[in-house]
Amino acid sequence: MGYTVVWFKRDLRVHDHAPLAHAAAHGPVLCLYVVEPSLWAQPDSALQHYQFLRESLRDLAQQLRSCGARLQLALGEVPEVLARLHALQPFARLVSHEETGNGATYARDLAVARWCRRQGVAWQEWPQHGVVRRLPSRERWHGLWQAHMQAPCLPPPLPASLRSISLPWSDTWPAPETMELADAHDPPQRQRGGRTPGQQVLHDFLHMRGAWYRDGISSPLTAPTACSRLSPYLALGCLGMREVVQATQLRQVQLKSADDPRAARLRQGLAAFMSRMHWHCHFIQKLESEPELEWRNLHRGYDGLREEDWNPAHFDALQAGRTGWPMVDACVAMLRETGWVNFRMRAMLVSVAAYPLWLHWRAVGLWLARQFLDYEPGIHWSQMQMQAGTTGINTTRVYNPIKQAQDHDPHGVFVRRWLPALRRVPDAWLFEPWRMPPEVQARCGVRVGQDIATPLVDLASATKAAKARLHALRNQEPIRAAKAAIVEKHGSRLLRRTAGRRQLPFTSPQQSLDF
Ligand SMILES: Cc1cc2nc3c(=O)[nH]c(=O)nc-3n(C[C@H](O)[C@H](O)[C@H](O)COP(=O)(O)OP(=O)(O)OC[C@H]3O[C@@H](n4cnc5c(N)ncnc54)[C@H](O)[C@@H]3O)c2cc1C
Repeated sequence: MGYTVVWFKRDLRVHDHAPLAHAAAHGPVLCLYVVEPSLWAQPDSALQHYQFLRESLRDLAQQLRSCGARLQLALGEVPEVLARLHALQPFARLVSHEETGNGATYARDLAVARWCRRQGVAWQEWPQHGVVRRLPSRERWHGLWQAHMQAPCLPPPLPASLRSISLPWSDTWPAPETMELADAHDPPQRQRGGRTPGQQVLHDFLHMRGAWYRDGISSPLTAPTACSRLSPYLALGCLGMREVVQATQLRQVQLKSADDPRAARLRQGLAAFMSRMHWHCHFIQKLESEPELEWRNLHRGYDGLREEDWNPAHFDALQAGRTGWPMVDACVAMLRETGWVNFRMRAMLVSVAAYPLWLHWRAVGLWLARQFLDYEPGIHWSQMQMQAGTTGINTTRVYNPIKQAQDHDPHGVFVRRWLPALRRVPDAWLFEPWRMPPEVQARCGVRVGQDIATPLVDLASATKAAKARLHALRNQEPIRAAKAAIVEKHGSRLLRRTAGRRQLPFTSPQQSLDF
């Protein structure tokens, strides 16, 4: 019997799902998700991703059931699963979304393509969001993004409309212990997976929380509610990018007619949020166009800058949340508990790692990938390199953790929430508690070096030395000359065209960002 295999990857929904819609229009479908042991053994995988996936698959199974299909789960490497299925129950068509993932998913997709060619199976892929495969030039990128986002969303299949085929064998969900996960910790307060919670998060952001977005996204105190919190749902495709963009635009239109101050604030918040929708795809496009940026410097002139100086004690202290800088250690504690921190704090963590602690971005990035529930390789690795100063095209951004605490947590509410020892430290010593004289330590019952860590380096001098090393390279003529090609390949034309105007269209006044 002719049927199509719909391969679900990071697109766990039936709404605006082009491969599913296409397959359904051509006859029976086998809706397949493959749990791939080799991917879960990668150093960027963590238990929280595995559990979030499981929750999202349960939700997807429910959505498919209402359309008349059953989600089929297989365990194994995809080419082998497809070969086994094809041998037992031949099929001629495989459909899926394009995936811009890590090196392992890229290699797997190449293997699947080879297998399909050998077997005469037609594999058709659709773009998942505004990322363009085989993009010839960045010049046309923005127009293509707009065209994708403005095209109508595809409706889900009608109830009971799918003619569903089953796998000729049955696999059960493998226990996480069998998956060789690099991080076996599941943050107790992380977001739960699935389209249903994702829709709830979107709804209350568009109707209420978006009003706090512009003022609330930088401080780790306000960000958990002011930010949209859509990232894990976008990363796993529980919500489609296009549907989020269009729902936001619809809400912006509705708010235009309301003239109370809250509606105005919400409108401003949603405008700033829309800029992030562009950033999402803009950053993933970089990895799509240059997969090597996952593991090597975007600007090769920075090769060798930090590689030889790896300091395990610095890395251990960072991972353990024992750098001594309260804002940094509190963020690490929050990540362990929730799987999320806001953009500003992520940038600060990488800046501290890359400058005063002088750690190479790759190992730090793998650790953070496991800490972030929303790990999205394209955004993650582009941001890691940008914050570490190895893209060659971005301004050096160095976040001072003491200043970040003074600006965004002046009363120590955040650091005291996540670092209980600081609750006993007097306000006067909150930003630099390691400087407490012995008699103050004795009075408040907090021992520096034991209850709280002593910084591993002097922040000011270590940062100054790090910047000097980076800038010494940056100022060399061959390194300056090589920038042009990187800008040509990865830079945003939109910003280049608008440079010089007072307000750039896709940056919020609060948090402008180098592209
Ligand atoms: C070092 C570093 C690593 C990061 N790694 C990831 C990652 O693995 N996955 C991830 O989704 N985001 C990552 N970000 C970007 C950003 O911090 C998160 O998208 C954001 O904090 C997620 O929360 P939110 O959905 O509430 O964000 P919101 O501010 O509400 O933004 C909405 C969406 O826009 C996109 N977005 C927001 N900010 C950015 C940005 N700066 N660059 C690109 N896209 C953006 C995301 O898809 C996000 O979900 C990283 C940032 C840094 C500095």
